[in-house]
Amino acid sequence: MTATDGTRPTGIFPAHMIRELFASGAAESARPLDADQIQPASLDLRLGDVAYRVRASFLTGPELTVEEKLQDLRLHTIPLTGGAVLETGCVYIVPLMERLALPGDIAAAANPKSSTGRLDVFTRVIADRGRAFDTVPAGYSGPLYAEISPRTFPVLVRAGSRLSQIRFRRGSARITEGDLAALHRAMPLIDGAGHDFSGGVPVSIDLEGRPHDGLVGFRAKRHTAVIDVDAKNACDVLDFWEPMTTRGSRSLVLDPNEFYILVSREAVCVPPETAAEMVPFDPLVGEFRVHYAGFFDPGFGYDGAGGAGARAVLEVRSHEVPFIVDHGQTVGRLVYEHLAEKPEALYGEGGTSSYQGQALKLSKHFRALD
Ligand SMILES: Nc1ccn([C@H]2C[C@H](O)[C@@H](COP(=O)(O)OP(=O)(O)OP(=O)(O)O)O2)c(=O)n1
Repeated sequence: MTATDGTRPTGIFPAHMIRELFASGAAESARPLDADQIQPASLDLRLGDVAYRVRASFLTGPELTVEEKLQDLRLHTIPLTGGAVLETGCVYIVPLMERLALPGDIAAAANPKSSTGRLDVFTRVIADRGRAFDTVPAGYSGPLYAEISPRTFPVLVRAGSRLSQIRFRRGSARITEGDLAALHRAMPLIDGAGHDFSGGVPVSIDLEGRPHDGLVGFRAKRHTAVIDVDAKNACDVLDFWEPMTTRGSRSLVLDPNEFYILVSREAVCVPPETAAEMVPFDPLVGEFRVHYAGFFDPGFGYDGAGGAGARAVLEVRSHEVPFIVDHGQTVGRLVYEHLAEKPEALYGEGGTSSYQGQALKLSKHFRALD
């Protein structure tokens, strides 16, 4: 939280600073915010009134706006006010309700919400004149769009559905390797000993399974019914997923292009004045990777917020070839950043979170299996 100019602290914005962005006009929305839209250190973004089916994914590059690109690429316009199904294998662009007019020292980064990643709905945020997905440069002024491509299940969405989230950051917020080790000594960030914290906190796969039934994860079924992204506890697990056990082998063969939900071997913790993001372990290991990873809220897995023992959910895919993963194989790293100010609330406080203290857990759309 060192201030760059003596007054404005660097770091990720907690909820009250995100509210200040709206109060000052640095963020605005076409509709009043939903009561729970501002999370402990991120803002959920809402789909607007239409979706455009496009031929292919794109970035605008430095010269063009998304609207200008859409003139060429738009195939069909789909109203979302009454709800619409987004089909697998298609790419859609949806203008979001929120837009930004950021000061020159505040940048933003987006990610799919955990629930979106767990459904294998590939979602990225794009901004005008953008050179990278999910990246909003400091000082950006303009609209935001979601690019959405359901990979496994068709999904029912509507205006106001929340598939993406965005974090705001002033300056550099990354906690360095040395500081991470010190933080870990004060409050363990992960189970176990002897971790190498270069590049973040390593997270590995659990293939031992649950003690009572050996369940290690789920493989997505194909050609399923539609999932309503706004309906919690509405779907039956077995209609959409095949439960998997390793029957004592502690390894698993990932079939190419299938989608798996697995869980971390370690419990993880995000201390109250930090936020984390899981990134693929090594982008050069192209055969398999955690596919969405995502943001971890302040307080996730923290005992003081009811999270002790929380595991990370791993959305895993193998590309090109079948690939064997072993129990304890590292698949991701948690990169920690400090918050700009002390947060008012932590993930899981108030009891409305879907994943605090979780073990192996599908998205909130599915009824518990046992
Ligand atoms: N690969 C991931 C990504 C995230 N999380 C955890 C850490 C997050 O703090 C928590 C909630 O993430 P989101 O806010 O993205 O999830 P949702 O908004 O979908 O859920 P909620 O309804 O709880 O806000 O899920 C996880 O276990 N595994």
